[in-house]
Amino acid sequence: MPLWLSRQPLVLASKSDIRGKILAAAGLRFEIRPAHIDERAVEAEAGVSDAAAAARVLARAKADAIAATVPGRPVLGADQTLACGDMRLSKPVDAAAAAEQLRALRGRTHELHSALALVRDGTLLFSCIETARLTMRDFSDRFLEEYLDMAGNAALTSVGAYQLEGIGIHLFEKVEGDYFTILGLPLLQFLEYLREHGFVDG
Ligand SMILES: Nc1nc2c(ncn2[C@@H]2O[C@H](COP(=O)(O)OP(=O)(O)OP(=O)(O)O)[C@@H](O)[C@H]2O)c(=O)[nH]1
Repeated sequence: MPLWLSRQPLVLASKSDIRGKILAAAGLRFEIRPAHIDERAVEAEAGVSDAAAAARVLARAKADAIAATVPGRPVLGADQTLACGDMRLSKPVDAAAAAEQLRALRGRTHELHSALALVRDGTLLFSCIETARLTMRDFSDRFLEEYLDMAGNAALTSVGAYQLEGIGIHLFEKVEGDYFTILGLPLLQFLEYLREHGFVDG
């Protein structure tokens, strides 16, 4: 089982439950220190326009914020954005917003952009961004109401108001892209970096 071989475990700068579960399931030891940044302010300062660039900038900003507090430690930041045509969506604030978002996405294809940044002492060690394309069924209002009743608050923790690995799968007719990218952490690319740099057994 590949283990995090360095003296000190990785720091994950994320409050995302699923990101922690993904790293733990892969046998990586890590410590969680969520980054509390003003995402809109970071985007404005960086002057990013598209969703993919925003994910990359935000992942780096989260990693930088925590790396500054743990000298010498590698810190992983992550961010995921959702785009559908000209529309950019974020995590819904309540059930009504989740319903509105899903009505806007049904019958259409949207993109999830998942970015990672690994930073130590202000130096970017690794970054990647991966995109997945998901096509939602044109489900009925009745189905949507039942889905949100079953999903409950979990729908508010994801940028698309769904967990693909859960009942969210019922929303889709087609999914193109890497499973871990959809969940918010492009694991295969990260593991390749860890192997190439001796952090885990190759
Ligand atoms: N479980 C699950 N989570 C998903 C899925 N799609 C998106 N997400 C989550 O949606 C969230 C996207 O918001 P982000 O701003 O990237 O991350 P966050 O949850 O706010 O956490 P931070 O990294 O602390 O910013 C992440 O937690 C993703 O893991 C999915 O299909 N399943």
